[in-house]
Amino acid sequence: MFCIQTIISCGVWFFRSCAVFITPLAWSIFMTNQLPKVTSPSIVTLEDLAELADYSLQDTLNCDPDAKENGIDYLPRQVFTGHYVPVNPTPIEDPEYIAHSKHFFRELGFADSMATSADFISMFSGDLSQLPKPMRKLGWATGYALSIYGNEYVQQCPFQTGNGYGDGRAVSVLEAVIQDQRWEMQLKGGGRTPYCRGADGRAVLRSSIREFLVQDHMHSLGVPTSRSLSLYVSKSENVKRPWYSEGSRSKDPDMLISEPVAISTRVAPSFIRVGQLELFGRRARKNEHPKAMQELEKIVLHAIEREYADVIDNQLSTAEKVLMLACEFRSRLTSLVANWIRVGFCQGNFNSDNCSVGGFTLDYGPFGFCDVYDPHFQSWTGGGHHFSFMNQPVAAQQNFKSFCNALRPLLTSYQGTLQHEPSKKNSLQQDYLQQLDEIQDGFSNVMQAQMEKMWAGKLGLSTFNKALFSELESLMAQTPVDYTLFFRELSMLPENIAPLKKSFYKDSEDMDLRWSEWLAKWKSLIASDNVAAPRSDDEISRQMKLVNPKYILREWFVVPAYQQATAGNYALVRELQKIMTQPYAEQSKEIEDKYYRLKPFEFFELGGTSYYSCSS
Ligand SMILES: Nc1ncnc2c1ncn2[C@@H]1O[C@H](COP(=O)(O)OP(=O)(O)OP(=O)(O)O)[C@@H](O)[C@H]1O
Ligand SMILES: [Mg+2]
Repeated sequence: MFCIQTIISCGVWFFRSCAVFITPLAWSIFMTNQLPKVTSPSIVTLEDLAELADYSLQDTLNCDPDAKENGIDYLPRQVFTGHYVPVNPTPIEDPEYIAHSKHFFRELGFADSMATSADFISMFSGDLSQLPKPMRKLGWATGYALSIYGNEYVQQCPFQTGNGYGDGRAVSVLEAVIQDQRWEMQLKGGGRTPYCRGADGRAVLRSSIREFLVQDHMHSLGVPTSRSLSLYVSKSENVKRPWYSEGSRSKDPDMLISEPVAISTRVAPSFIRVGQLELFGRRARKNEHPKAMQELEKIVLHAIEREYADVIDNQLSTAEKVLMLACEFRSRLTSLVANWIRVGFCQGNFNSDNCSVGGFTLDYGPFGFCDVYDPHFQSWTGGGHHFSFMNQPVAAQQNFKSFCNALRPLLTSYQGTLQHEPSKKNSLQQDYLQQLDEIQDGFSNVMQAQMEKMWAGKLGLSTFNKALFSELESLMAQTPVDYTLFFRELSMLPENIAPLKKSFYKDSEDMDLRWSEWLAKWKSLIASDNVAAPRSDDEISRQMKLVNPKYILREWFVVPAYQQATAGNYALVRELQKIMTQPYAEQSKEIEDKYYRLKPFEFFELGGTSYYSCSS
């Protein structure tokens, strides 16, 4: 991920544009630490997978008419129409296996052995030339627009039009229907595309390990996310990236380092972003070309089919579908953000192009989990206050505004069945637009309700108590506490504040007094809850531990893992993957001593660990 300083200092001109609460059943899966039981995998070879290939995106959406048929389309150019551009990914040289998601392989019915088989490695390190039929030997990239905190931008596009912005290094390579679920598989770091803006189209090992680990982790935390499939590194291809010298306290990287390139593959029902709908929404609004409205409608209907088919009736009119989509997305997005805050996650660059329409977390570059509770926590120095930890609900609201703006032309141009009765048509249009406005205006109330439900859950209470929470928030910030440790210790229902102090970064008698008072109030609320619906202490504690994870992917755990991996040792990556895919489990004493800890003093204010201005 690049910021403006980096662009200037390094001459690299592209830059970062940068569910609901989980059911008890799902929680019990995380808690019991069991992989879903699949007797024997049904997909053992790439040929097995090939049989499930089903490229409906390419078949139903519009292809860029200027695209090169062979997909060798690596120079930045404007893409004026069409939903996707066929692109032949550029394989990384000498790929080596690092990891695959065992959980996800199980879910898909893939044999673990596939991840190390030669043809699977080739495909997911970017070489599509030998794919068995009916797989296609071309991947595809998509264009998207960018809004930052609700403001439309085209400046990030090299042509200053917005037509040259999109997947600059993400290339989808397969759509398949696997066990009744449709998945799109996308390489990240798969080489240049017409949207690369002159950059190399690569992802380095460091950022690929971060993204690979955190996707698996977020899923195990019960937070909707794109999923990790596989991770391969090149044994011979390196690229240069700005980074921090050892021990650097500088905000910006102070050197260029050479890093191995890698390809991680992520999987989701679709990779449609709010920014993508916006690209077509803006074109339709400005009537940029004759097919602009039709292309907007197609992409929106496609998003519904991919992400909301189970809740939006296909028989409805487009306008009705659009309104339902807005409602459903609002509910997923608010739930997602409440879940982020529940686990201490900050998406430091929550632009519209990093906001998936499916309502799951997407683009793990400038992310971080907070150690110390700080409402302004933000590890990406380019992200600013607006994308900081506790401001994420407002950032989400801004993305929701961009989302509604993208849909609006479909309601304004509503044709329906009333073409011959213009007066009725006009009033229907007004009605639809008003309904969309109401859905948009209702965002903050829905968000607030999700947040209150989430805080009540973290505190083991049936309802949110404003006074208790306000005092807690100021205590957590003033002490300050370690966010994860604090809630996990509280989940043990401590008699007094002594166990909670394990989470304190500083000790002070004044604060102790306030904490003791707070704990007493909290206990009395737990007790009054118990009058209405009696629960044993064990039960309360068990429920709280299902909401408050014990293990979180802190940046200072990840740094040594990618450093060792760069030297060819993947043991720590695999260890972290194992631990962080059971975040609610107690795990062994040895793991607890190593990973259930306050952030050591020496890592504070350390460039590349506590913050980074580049995360690509
Ligand atoms: N090395 C690169 N080469 C080409 N394009 C890049 C590169 N790095 C980032 N980009 C593009 O710059 C834009 C902003 O980057 P950003 O960091 O948000 O995305 P990303 O991490 O690459 O991708 P995603 O959002 O797909 O996870 C994106 O369109 C991305 O594709
Ligand atoms: Mg991005």
